[in-house]
Amino acid sequence: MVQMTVVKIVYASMTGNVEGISEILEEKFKAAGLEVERIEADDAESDVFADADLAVVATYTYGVGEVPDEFEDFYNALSTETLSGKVYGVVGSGDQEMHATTFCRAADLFEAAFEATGAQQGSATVKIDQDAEADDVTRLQTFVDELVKA
Ligand SMILES: Cc1cc2nc3c(=O)[nH]c(=O)nc-3n(C[C@H](O)[C@H](O)[C@H](O)COP(=O)(O)O)c2cc1C
Repeated sequence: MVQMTVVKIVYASMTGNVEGISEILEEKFKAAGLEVERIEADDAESDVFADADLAVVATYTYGVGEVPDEFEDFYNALSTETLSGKVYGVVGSGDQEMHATTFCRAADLFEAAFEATGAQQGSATVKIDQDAEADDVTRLQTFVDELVKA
């Protein structure tokens, strides 16, 4: 049997925007022929990406440019994991108008944590204002295509 590429998407969503984004990602990865597992931050062990080929985090930003509470333990542990040989990508949702100076900062923090793991960035971090609109869906498609090719 041919081994399928496995992507794991770990996400946190308080009001549904990131949940919707994570569903779009799942659909697009499946359409590309990958096996997809979507896991809420609360349920994700720190070594969740150990048996994945592609590691994706989707997060909103809380407080003043902070990682959501439910992602805090996972975020703190992530940079101590060894993920060399794997490909990662990050998608953030934030509020560009209300939080211009800290827009999607949690996504930047996750990108830095992934860099510390030795994983390779497969596509630039995608930052979305609130929920995904048509142009964002196009950007998410590019994100998925690049990760799959990386
Ligand atoms: C208390 C609070 C603080 C926030 N702080 C930020 C922030 O610093 N930067 C940002 O880009 N968005 C910030 N946001 C906006 C959320 O990240 C944004 O609405 C996001 O789309 C929520 O995603 P969700 O619907 O998946 O929970 C904040 C929202 C709340 C309620």
